[in-house]
Amino acid sequence: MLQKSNPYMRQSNLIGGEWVKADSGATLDVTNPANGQKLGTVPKSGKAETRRAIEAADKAFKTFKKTTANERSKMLRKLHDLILENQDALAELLTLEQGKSLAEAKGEVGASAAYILWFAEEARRTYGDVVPSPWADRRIIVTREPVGVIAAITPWNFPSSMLARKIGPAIAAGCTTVVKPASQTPYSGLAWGVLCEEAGIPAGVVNILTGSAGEIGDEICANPMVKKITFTGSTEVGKILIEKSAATVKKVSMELGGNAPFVVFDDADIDRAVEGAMVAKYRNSGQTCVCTNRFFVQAGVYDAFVEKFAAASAKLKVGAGLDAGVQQGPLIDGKAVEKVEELIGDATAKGGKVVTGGKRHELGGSFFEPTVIAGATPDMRFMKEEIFGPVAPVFRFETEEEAVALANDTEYGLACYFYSSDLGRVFRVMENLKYGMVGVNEGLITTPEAPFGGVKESGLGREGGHQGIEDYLDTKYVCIGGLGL
Ligand SMILES: NC(=O)C1=CN([C@@H]2O[C@H](COP(=O)(O)OP(=O)(O)OC[C@H]3O[C@@H](n4cnc5c(N)ncnc54)[C@H](OP(=O)(O)O)[C@@H]3O)[C@@H](O)[C@H]2O)C=CC1
Ligand SMILES: O=C(O)[C@H](O)CS(=O)(=O)O
Repeated sequence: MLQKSNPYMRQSNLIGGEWVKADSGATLDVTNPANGQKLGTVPKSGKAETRRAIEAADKAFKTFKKTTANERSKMLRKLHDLILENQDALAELLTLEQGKSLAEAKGEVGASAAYILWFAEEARRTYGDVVPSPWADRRIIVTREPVGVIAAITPWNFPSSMLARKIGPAIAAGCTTVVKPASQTPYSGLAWGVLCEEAGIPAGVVNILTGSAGEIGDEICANPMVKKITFTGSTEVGKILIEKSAATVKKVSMELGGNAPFVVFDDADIDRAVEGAMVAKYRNSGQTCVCTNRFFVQAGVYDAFVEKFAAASAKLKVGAGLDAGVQQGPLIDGKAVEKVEELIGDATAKGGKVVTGGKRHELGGSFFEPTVIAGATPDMRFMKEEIFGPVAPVFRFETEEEAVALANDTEYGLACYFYSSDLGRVFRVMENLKYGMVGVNEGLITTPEAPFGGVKESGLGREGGHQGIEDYLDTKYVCIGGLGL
C-alpha cells in the first residue's frame, strides 16, 4: 500500500467541500503498474453521486461567478505555489499509480504548475469590446461571462497536467467544475482537491469523483446544469461524449487520439533529429497522444538514422519509476503490452525488421523493451493505429511530396514533427501538413504559452495559449438605447 504519509493521497470523492465515500460503499482498487501491488482504493460512484456533485458545482457557481478576476488570479497563484512546494509528494503519487519515471512525474507536476500560473495571468485578460455604434443614440458593448458548470474527464497517461489544463481556465474564467479522473490513476486527480482546499478555493468550485465511467459520463452528458464538457482521451470515447451531450447542446472541448509522423529529410541535422526522435517517441514510455507513431526518413539518410536511433533506444534504462536513473517505466497494464505485441507481430509478418527490442522486458509484468522496426510499410497496422507504447516504426521515402502525402494519410491531426535545414522546404512542408501542432527541428513542443490541440479526429478546441480560456467564456452583446444622446 502507498505510504499513508503522503499528504496528498485521498481515497474519497470531494463533493461540495466534503470528502465522501460512494453511496453503496463500493470501491475500485488502484494498483501500481510496476509491480501489480494494490496501492489503495477509491469510491465506485455512479449517477446519484455525480448528480450531487453537479448540484454542488451549480450552487457554488452562483457566488463564484461574482468573484473578481483579480481574486481568482490570486487563488490560482496560490495554487501554483502549493503545487511547486509539494512537487515531490505529488510526483511520488503520480509515479506509483501511473508508472512513469520520477523525473518525468516531477516534470508533469511542474507542467501542471506552469499551466496554473499561465491561467492566473489569463484570468485578468478576458477582455470584451466597446464597438463604434451605427446608431447615434445607442451604444454597443460586448462582454465575456463564465459559461457555468464544467465537467472535466481526464486520461491515465498525464493524470495531473491534463487536469491543470482544465481546472486552470475554468477557475480563471469563474466557472465551477465536476472532475472524473481515470480509474487507473485517480490519486493525482483527487490530490487536486486537497491543493484547491489549501489554496482557499471555495467549497463546491472543484468537485472530484471516481467510479463507473459510463454512469458518471451519462449523467454529465444528460444533466442540463453542465454547460461544457472538456475531455482528454481516446477519439472513440470523445465521439460518445459529443453525441450524448448534443441533447443539451453543451460546449465541448476534445483532446483526442493522435498518429504523429516524424519526417527526416536528407538535409536534416541527423544527430539533432535522433535527439528529437528519442523524446518524441519514448516520453512516458510512448504513452502520450503526441508521441511519434510513424517515422518517415528520406532514402539518403535512412540507414544512418536507423543505426543511430536504434543505438540510442537500446541504451534507455527500463525499470520501476521510483528507481534511480530509470527512463522507461512499465506500460499502464497488460492490455497495453498485448496491443504493442500485436502491432510488432503484424509488422514482422509483413516484412518489418526488428533492429532493437521487440519483446517484453526481462523485468516481466508490463515492462517492454524500447523497439525500433526498420522496413516499415504503409500496409502495416501502425500506419493507421495509435501504438501508445515504446515502438518506433521507420518508413523510407524518396521525395518531399511522398513524405507529406504519407504523413497526412490518417484521420488524426494532432502533432507532427519534421527535420530540415532548407528554409523553403520548412515553409512548404509546414503549410502542407494537416495537423494542429507542428514541431520543426524539435521533438517536444508542449508549453502553456501555446495552443495545444488537433484537427480532424484528434479533437476540438485548444488548451493553453490565449485560446485556452475562450471555451470557458460566453460572449454577450449588449445594445444600450434610450440614453437621450
Ligand atoms: N489529445 C490528447 O491530449 C490526449 C489523448 N489521449 C488519448 O487517450 C487514449 C488513452 O487514454 P485512455 O485513458 O485509455 O482513454 P479513454 O478514452 O479510454 O479514457 C479517458 C477517460 O475517459 C473515461 N471514459 C471512458 N469511457 C467513458 C464514457 N463512456 N463516458 C465518460 N467517460 C468515459 C475514462 O474513465 P475510466 O478510466 O474510468 O475508464 C477516462 O477517465 C489514447 O487514444 C490517447 O491518444 C490521451 C491523452 C491526451
Ligand atoms: O496526454 C498527453 O499525451 C499530453 O497531452 C501530452 S503533453 O501535453 O504532455 O505533451
